[in-house]
Amino acid sequence: MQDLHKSFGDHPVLRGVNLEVTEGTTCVLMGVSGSGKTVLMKHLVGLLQPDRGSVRVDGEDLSKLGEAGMDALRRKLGILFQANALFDSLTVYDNVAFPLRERTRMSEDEIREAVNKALAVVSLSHASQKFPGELSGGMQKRVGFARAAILQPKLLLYDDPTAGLDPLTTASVNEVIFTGKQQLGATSLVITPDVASAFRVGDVLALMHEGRVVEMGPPDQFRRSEHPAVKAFLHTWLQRQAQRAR
Ligand SMILES: Nc1ncnc2c1ncn2[C@@H]1O[C@H](COP(=O)(O)OP(=O)(O)OP(=O)(O)O)[C@@H](O)[C@H]1O
Repeated sequence: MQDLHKSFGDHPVLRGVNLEVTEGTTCVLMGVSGSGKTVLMKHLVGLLQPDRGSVRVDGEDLSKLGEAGMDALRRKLGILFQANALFDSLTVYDNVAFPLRERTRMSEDEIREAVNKALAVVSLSHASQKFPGELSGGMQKRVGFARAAILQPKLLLYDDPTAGLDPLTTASVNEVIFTGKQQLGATSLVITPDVASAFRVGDVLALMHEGRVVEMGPPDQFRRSEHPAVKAFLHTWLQRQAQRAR
């Protein structure tokens, strides 16, 4: 995205965001609560239109796509929002099969093979006949991932995937993001306030501050950043960690 601007009323949220995610890499976008991370994500899926600037996904300028083009583009995206949005009345198997039944003409045999493979990737083969309500939060996230990844998207988007999860479950979600990259070769954009997760999964880390991406680079470069906002963000996080450890 280039020079992206978005205001709500007289409240500017995005004030010239430049962000590029290289194919096959995982970019983690951090920022304090309210810094506009979700607003940015919504531009990528066409839920919001920019006041100024452009958004390109897989080489296509979103503002030039009509409804049909946008629909085709959404098929290239795998999206995991904060809430898993699983269908409670469907089994794990049927949840993961859903996009294949809706969007492809695959036979049930082909679907079975694909779903079983996806569930194996997230170590949930044993839970295929369970309902979401019977699963832990981390397992639900993994089902959400399997469903988002089943159409082999070009770009996987994660909005705060570890929000509200305990450390163990967070670790398992991080593993899933890792798996997504390694097994699918997918390009991923992860939005999170969680610095530990960012360093675990990110090839490139970026920070949103006052409506712009103020730093962007590999983890080592990011850690050594001299930008005051990055220093403050990392410092606050370290302090919180120290308080928790006490
Ligand atoms: N549809 C909307 N109308 C008006 N204001 C909005 C709208 N959507 C978001 N905002 C405002 O934009 C700002 C950024 O919100 P956003 O949800 O992107 O933050 P965030 O960085 O994702 O925060 P968090 O980490 O808490 O999810 C907030 O001040 C929010 O109130």
